[in-house]
Amino acid sequence: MRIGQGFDVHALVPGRPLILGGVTIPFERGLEGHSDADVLLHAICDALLGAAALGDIGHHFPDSDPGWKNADSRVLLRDVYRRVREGGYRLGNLDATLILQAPRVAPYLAQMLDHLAADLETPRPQINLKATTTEKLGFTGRGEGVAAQAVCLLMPL
Ligand SMILES: Nc1ccn([C@@H]2O[C@H](COP(=O)(O)O)[C@@H](O)[C@H]2O)c(=O)n1
Ligand SMILES: C[C@@]1(CO)OP(=O)(O)OP(=O)(O)OC[C@H]1O
Repeated sequence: MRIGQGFDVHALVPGRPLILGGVTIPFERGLEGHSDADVLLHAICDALLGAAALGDIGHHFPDSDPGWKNADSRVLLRDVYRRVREGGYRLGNLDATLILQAPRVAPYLAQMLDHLAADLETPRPQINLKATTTEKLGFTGRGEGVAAQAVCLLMPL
């Protein structure tokens, strides 16, 4: 059994869609990044890569590569999980937290879970998603950006 953790942050800017866990959420700003900037999926990618000792997301999908411009992070997540399985592991369980003041994301968590269960070929009860504000404190509390953290366990195939 192997443990991994991931953490990511993206800035909230006008003129971009807000995509979290592969769900487009109505909001006046979205996340800045080279890809679709899905901060939740990026933290999960890093947790999986960390557990498998496969480096990090920037190593596998460099932001200098125009091929990843506006990329759907679900494509990256599926590719990461393929590498994990090729390394001899499957996902045991995953827990992740979205950290943002607004918008309210609770109504979208179930759809995000559906995406994760499909992309990670893992039963939904093995995956948990949470959201928290930071009580208006710090960069997330001021609405300057969104953070996400994730932890997972990998099991040998
Ligand atoms: N952007 C957010 C942040 C939190 N939630 C949900 O609200 C509940 C309480 O969060 P606090 O940080 O204020 O304690 C919790 O159940 C979160 O799922 C949310 O929907 N959107
Ligand atoms: C995903 C990649 C690649 O498009 O770009 P970003 O969307 O900027 O995201 P980041 O969290 O900085 O992760 C690594 C990048 O290489």
